[in-house]
Amino acid sequence: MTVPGWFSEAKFGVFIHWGPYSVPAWAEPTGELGAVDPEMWFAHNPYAEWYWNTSQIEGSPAYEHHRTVHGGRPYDDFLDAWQAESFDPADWIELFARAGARYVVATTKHHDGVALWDAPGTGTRNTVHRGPHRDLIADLATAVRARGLRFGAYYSGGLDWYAGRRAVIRHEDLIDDYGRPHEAAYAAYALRQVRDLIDRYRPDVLWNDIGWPDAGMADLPDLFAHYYATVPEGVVNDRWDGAHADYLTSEYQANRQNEAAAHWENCRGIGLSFGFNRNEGPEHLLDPAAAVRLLVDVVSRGGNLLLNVGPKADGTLPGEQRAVLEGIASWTAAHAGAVYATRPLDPGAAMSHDGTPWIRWTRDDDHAYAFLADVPDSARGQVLLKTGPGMLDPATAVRLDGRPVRADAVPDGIVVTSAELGAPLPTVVRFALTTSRSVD
Ligand SMILES: C[C@@H]1N[C@H](CN)[C@@H](O)[C@H](O)[C@@H]1O
Repeated sequence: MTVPGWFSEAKFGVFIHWGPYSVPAWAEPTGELGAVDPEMWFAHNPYAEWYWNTSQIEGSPAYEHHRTVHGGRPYDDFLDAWQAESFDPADWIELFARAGARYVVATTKHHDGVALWDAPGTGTRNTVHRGPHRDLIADLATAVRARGLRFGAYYSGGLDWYAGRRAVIRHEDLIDDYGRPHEAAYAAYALRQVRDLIDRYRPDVLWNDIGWPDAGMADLPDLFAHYYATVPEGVVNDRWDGAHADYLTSEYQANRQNEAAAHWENCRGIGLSFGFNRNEGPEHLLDPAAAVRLLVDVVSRGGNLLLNVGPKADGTLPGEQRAVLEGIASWTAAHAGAVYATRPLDPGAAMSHDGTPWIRWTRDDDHAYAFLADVPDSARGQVLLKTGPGMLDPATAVRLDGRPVRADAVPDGIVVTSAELGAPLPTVVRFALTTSRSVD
């Protein structure tokens, strides 16, 4: 597995899930994927973008909600109800860039089969001819690239409840392979759409989801060859049923084993859903400190974080999600150098720590960066950093936020002394890597 330098140095991307499901914007905030009982998952799905499926499971709260609030109307109605009247892509991308995102991945077609561009085979069932009446992918790709970021395309190859099978997925009668369409006609349909995405938008990331139809697996080598010929610095994720992967992905708590790979990316929502869920409150969302610490933890282990925003149907970003990105932006302004174009510090050079204090490390060619948070009051502003002998030079300690810091060598490491180390947002102390020992 290899990736272009831009991807491994990017560290942070923003995911966008936006579709007709953003109109009802309704799910139960059950919990994180990988931490919810699978028997509960489908009938109480926290993913609001699964509304079509969840709202058809009789007896589920979503089924009752759809019946009582939306009169059981056809899901297709939500495409026309989706107006995106306040959509300002430049505003979104400016916020993402300030938060430090280096790439943006947008849903081009999610499981409901609705295309956010004039996709071949969809007739008028796309956002160009109905609902927003806009090529939302072109709008987003243009705004992303105008701001100097990379643009990626999410495509649901494995599930399509419009062009593929419309089987409602319930846990108790989990039909073969989650009702995924595998027939040749759907494989040709999906192939044509992904090739169209490549040719029209040249996505820097090809982010497929839920695998690829069996009848289309033989098409993939040529598809990837075409992709790399069209986008030489393009990167392909790992959700193609094993056909190919430039990097591996995990999602919330699921597939965390993939985070041992040379190149990997963890994706999750700011809350428990990818699509906007009106039922999520502050208790369901990451706060800025938790989001920053998630980013730092992922980067310290050599991964990228793809953090999702779920826009409202009108095209505005939910205020509480904006606030999290603003919080990340204000921290990143002083600490970007410790995150981007860094790599994990050899565990032998310094130890991370969970709990109080919370400690993580990154490094670049010349420096090591210690991220400190949740230093208890009892520590009186002192933290012991367990480091290998002679690897970091305490005399070179600098706090990236400019506040004073003192560092002293002790037998099993370095003691850092500084005021206000206990913030939930990490404090970063930079040390010069001594040349006495290689730490790689
Ligand atoms: C990024 C997420 N991937 C899952 C499949 N694991 C989707 O089911 C979900 O709706 C979202 O797109």
